[in-house]
Amino acid sequence: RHNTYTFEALQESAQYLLDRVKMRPKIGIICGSGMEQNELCPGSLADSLGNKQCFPYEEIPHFPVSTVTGHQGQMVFGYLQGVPIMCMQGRFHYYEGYPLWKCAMPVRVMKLVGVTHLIATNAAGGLNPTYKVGDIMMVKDHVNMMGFAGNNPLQGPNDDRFGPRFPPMNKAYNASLLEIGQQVADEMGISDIVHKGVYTCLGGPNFETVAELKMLRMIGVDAVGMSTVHEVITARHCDLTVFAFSLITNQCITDYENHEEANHEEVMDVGKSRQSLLQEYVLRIVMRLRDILDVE
Ligand SMILES: Nc1nc2ncn(CCNC(CO)CO)c2c(=O)[nH]1
Repeated sequence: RHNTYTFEALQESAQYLLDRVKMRPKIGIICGSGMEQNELCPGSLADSLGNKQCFPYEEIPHFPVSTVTGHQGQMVFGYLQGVPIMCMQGRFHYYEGYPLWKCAMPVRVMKLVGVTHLIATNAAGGLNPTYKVGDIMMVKDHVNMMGFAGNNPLQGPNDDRFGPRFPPMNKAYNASLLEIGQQVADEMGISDIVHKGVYTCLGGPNFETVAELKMLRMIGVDAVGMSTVHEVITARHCDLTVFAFSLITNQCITDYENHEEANHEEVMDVGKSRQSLLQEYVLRIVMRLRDILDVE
């Protein structure tokens, strides 16, 4: 079944929030594993927001509910260094059984709330051999692997009020924001662990086989995850400016001799260990954006 969330339905979701939130966010943030509240990560980016207002997803009309351990499901409104933000604490994944358009619907709600810029974060496996666990990869482009088979959040009737029937994706990741991401890495003295690369999203829930990872490497993928691509496609469709980065939480196993296995626990542990660095990184990027957005 394709998207059944009409523009009007999503307006109801947005209106529910607009009626209850005093401020109007300009930046939307999607917190991936390790960036949001959970039993392993006591603090979280969303927690550091000033005078917060939290809305559990089940309270918001038409919102799905997150079912992954460690992905708390709530929308948090607040201020980061004076910049009005709305932050998805926990996201929806295809492997939970939600179609891609449902996973990505919060992006459309952000658009209807008035957001103009999206920062999407995720945890990913490092395919590029120069990446180490704990590194950050700014996404410069993606391979929409699931889209190759036509599994796309935009399939089905197009509503022009969101965007065009055939949206371009060649400039999905904003060049100026990538430049800001690099400058922030330099000023934080972490440019040795910050990279720019190509991300791809697989459906999951299983991690990849060696053969699959070898193939992905051959086509130029640097990091692999189970999110973000469909959210970015949806964001670009409705003309949000996008910046995305991955926290590399394990090195993908691309030879048959290596018997290590990827696991969710290590993903969460690495996320926890990099929590404060990632928060600092996002905070500084948001501060740079504040000047561009001339936020009052
Ligand atoms: N090799 C590999 N390493 C990874 N580390 C995080 N993720 C993103 C998927 N995260 C899932 C499971 O941790 C939870 O959403 C992946 C992945 O998809 N593949």
